[in-house]
Amino acid sequence: MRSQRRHSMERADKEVSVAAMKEYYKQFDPRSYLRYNYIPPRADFTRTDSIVPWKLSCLHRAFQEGDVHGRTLIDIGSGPTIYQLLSACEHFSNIIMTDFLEVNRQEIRRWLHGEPDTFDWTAFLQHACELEGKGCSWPEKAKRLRTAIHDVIPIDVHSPNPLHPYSLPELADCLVSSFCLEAVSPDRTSFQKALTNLGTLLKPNGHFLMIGALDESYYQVADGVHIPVVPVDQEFVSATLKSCGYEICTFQCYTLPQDMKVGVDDVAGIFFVKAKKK
Ligand SMILES: C[S@@+](CC[C@H](N)C(=O)[O-])C[C@H]1O[C@@H](n2cnc3c(N)ncnc32)[C@H](O)[C@@H]1O
Ligand SMILES: O=[N+]([O-])c1ccc2c(c1)CN[C@@H](CO)C2
Repeated sequence: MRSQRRHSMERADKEVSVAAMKEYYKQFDPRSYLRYNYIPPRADFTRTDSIVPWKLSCLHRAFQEGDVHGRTLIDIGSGPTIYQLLSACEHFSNIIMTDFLEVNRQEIRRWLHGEPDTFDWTAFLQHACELEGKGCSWPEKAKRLRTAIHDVIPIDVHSPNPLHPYSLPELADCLVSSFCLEAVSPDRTSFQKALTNLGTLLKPNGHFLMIGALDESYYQVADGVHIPVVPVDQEFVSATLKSCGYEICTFQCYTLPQDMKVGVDDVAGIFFVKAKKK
């Protein structure tokens, strides 16, 4: 009840439609977004209760189970971040990153090309190496990730053909998506439709690894700029995945400690779900 009331209050002043969401994203600033979410306390590798270490451990475990493998993996709504692929690159040789905004695709390409003045992912790379425990160094991990990422292309999850005009040579064996569907959909119906659209990219028996925000109604995309998020909970995400033809393999939730609420959103928790397309 509380989240619905806040949800209606927070979003009351914003028009919510697919077109409106696309307009809001014109204000997205990659550097600000990284600063809001990917530095301590949210990315503090000395703390076991920090959000990013929790996300990386979920992804590490999902791949360690050994049933997620193949050649092609597509990362949906990559944004300006690469952390979500640190485990995936050990298991997939053809990774395609995607985002709606050229500014984000450009940020990724600059990192791929080792250009100066890009976001420093060293601590994330080091943490992934520690999780894997194979004595890999972070420069080796960075090299492996750069080698596995073969493309950075546009995507619109609200399109029935999300990658148009890019044509996939083969369907993906795995989809990864972090903080995308609930952050780009005006309502729960659009979330479900977008999930259906993404299903056209994935082979039967392929896996979908999704990270998302729980009970969030807005987030900051640039200084002074907040955009609406459709609040979702575990029940809705699970039911929507099942209605779209997935079985749930794992569903884990993280509740934000008070000091992880840094004023850039009203997220209450984070979910990680590993699902398999029937
Ligand atoms: C909250 S960010 C998530 C970024 C990153 N995956 C992460 O884990 O932090 C949401 C991303 O969705 C992208 N986006 C916005 N509209 C989209 C759409 N219609 N289809 C796909 N991605 C979209 C934005 O450009 C942004 O990079
Ligand atoms: O703590 N985090 O690692 C983190 C990273 C990204 C995002 C959030 C939290 C919460 N808001 C979403 C947008 O819906 C984006």
